[in-house]
Amino acid sequence: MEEKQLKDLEMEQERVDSIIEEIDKKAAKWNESSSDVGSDALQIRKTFWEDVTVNFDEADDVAETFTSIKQQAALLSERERTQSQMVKQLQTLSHLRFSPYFGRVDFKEDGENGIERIYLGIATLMDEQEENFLIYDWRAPISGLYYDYSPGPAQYKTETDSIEGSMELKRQFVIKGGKIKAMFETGVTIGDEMLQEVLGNNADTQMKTIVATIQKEQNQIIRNDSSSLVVVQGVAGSGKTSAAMQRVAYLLYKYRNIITSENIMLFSPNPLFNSYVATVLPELGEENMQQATFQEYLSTRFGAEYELEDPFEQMEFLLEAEKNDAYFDRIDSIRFKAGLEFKKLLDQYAEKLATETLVFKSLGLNKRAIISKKDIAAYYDSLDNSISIPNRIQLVKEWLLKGLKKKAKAEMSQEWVEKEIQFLEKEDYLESFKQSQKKQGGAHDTFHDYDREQQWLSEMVVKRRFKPLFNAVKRLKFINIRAIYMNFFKEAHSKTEAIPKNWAATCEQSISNLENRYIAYEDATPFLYLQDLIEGRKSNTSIRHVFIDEAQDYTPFQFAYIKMLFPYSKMTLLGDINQAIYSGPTGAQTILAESALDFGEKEQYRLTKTYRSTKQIVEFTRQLIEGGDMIEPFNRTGPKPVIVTSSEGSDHILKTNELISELQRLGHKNIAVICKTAKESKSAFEGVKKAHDARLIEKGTMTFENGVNVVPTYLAKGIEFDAVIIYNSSSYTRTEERKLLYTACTRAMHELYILSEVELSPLLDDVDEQLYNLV
Ligand SMILES: Nc1ncnc2c1ncn2[C@@H]1O[C@H](COP(=O)(O)OP(=O)(O)OP(=O)(O)O)[C@@H](O)[C@H]1O
Repeated sequence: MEEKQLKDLEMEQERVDSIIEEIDKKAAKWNESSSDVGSDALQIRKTFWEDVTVNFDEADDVAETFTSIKQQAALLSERERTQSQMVKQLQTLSHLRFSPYFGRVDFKEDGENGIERIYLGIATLMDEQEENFLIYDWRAPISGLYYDYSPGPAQYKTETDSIEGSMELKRQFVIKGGKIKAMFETGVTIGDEMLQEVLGNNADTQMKTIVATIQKEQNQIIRNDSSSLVVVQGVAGSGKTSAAMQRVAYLLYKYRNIITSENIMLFSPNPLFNSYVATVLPELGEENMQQATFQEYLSTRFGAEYELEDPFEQMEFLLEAEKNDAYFDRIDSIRFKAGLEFKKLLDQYAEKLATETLVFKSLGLNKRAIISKKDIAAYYDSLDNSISIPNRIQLVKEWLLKGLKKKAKAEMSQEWVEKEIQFLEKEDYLESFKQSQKKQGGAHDTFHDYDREQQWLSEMVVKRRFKPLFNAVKRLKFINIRAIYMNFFKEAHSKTEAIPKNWAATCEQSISNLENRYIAYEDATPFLYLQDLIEGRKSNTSIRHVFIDEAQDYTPFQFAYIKMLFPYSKMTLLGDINQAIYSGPTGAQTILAESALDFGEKEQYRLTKTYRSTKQIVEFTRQLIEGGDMIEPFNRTGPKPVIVTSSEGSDHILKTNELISELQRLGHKNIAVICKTAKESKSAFEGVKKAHDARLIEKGTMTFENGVNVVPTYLAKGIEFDAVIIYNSSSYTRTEERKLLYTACTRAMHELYILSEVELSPLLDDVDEQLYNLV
């Protein structure tokens, strides 16, 4: 190191030391006040009932008691909130103590004499007087300089102004445990050295934050706060998920007085992915947003009443099922039901329904119809049909609730009630005795006591039996949506060009599934959409921002539906059309296809540089797909991918197991054996587990661990591994499976091996032989 560099390093370390002193002082002070607030809260909890005035004598007293309890509860929750905020701040301080910052820029504002030194970390730190910034939060407006410029003319935007000037210096640090481990002076964008350092590491079971090395084009996505729809089309490993996570952190910071993590929702591809990204935001001192898979939403809506297919089952069908007529009919059906034309047809159908009757279900008790579907239909039909369907449904609901009340009263004298009383539990009798005593004011009157008890018991029996009926009515279960959706397929539709050629087959398949209460994945969203048109669903108003990762796996219909569920929400979609593994085999549209994105104003970004894999792996994988030339690898080198050929009689499992051992010997901790389907994964796992402590990843798996994981491609989505072994390239034969093979191969960070049980996949034919080693 040159003398100047050494001096700079010394000076920077001194600054780090002084910052740590400041942090320690602050932490001591906050610890003290936090424990004061904590003991305050404890004291309030202890003496809660002593400090409130409890008096139920008169109506006025009751109201006063109520107010007094409310005040005390508010005081307690305010203290608890303050305490939990303080705990959070202390956690942030401890993060800062370990690594106070990662960057510095020296900025000279035009027209000013002095140069401002800006140090960037995961949170703001002020000096003792709370006047000067010792560390700027990476999300502060001024921090944008670090991500967007190299030394030379630079500017940043505040709420109101654009500040111009010049950047005199840009420096990056790797600080661990309060010690500077590396320091780079960077000229162009965020230095390659620092990225090299980060990307060369082993894969982790949890995603990491990238705040120190966010690239300029990623920064634009993270800081875009004006567009209501942001669409990111980025190649595999280009940092889409990373950008999404830092964007959540950015929005939470920028709008900290308006939104919280409760107001942001991320749709992720599978439950495993949820745990993969779960630590990024806490690492940045923020709470995790709401997270769900779309399937989780669907299955909550359908409940136990139906058998609901999930996308993974649909995928298995697409890959495994015999390619006969029924298969191709279903492919057509999936393709059509994915599109907005189908949604339009359902809209027309709903419009038509507005002038017709609907199909209802009788409300039954003890196998008799208490209120018959005919009566419900008659009441519905009597309503003015200029009232919207959802509003008429509400009127029917009110009418039914009233009707049920009357019926319940009438039922009390029925014979079955008397019979059921005899089978009641001891506790029920005891309760009824207590109730009748209460009414009596303690006095005894055996004859009337008996009557009253009987009365009370009948009421209880009837109430219990009617409760599910009341609940069903409140949840609008008296509408037979299944039949209504089924009728849609029974009716003749005008033969617009929108209707596919083999519509009859689609209808037949759909009706047969519905008759069996089976909801195929392609029917799930249209079914709920129609249900919501009829019932009128209240939209979610608390979510203000929805993120959809792996957006290429959503159909235009699903996206339109999600928009309907979150009408007040901004949207960020992130995906890669080359990883559209669901629409690959069906040719169905995805929301990332240019033509499908007709959703009004949007800001679109393209990420073509990829960071996950070595240059050698990227050069190989980009030849697996059409238009792969535009994918730019980051300059990190490693061994070329290896294609292992098979010879007659060679033991495939033995070969796989030897390879795993070799990769482990090379120090790779996170090795994936990626298979085409769940079925193939299971059989591979049986073999791998004989020699290794391996784990089979299935659709319900919630977390993944370091070690050897055997996983079907569609569950490895979004995740990365040190080394990937494609278990059997022979399984990928059809051009429709290109994207699947590409997705599997792009999971590798450092090493990629492709094995084949029999012949090599023909999809590898087009790859330049120079780009891999053949053994
Ligand atoms: N600016 C960056 N600095 C450091 N690492 C980065 C950066 N951008 C991306 N990475 C790393 O590259 C890898 C891939 O990122 P990420 O998973 O976000 O990509 P993706 O586009 O979502 O990939 P895919 O579509 O293949 O799932 C991760 O290890 C991530 O940490």
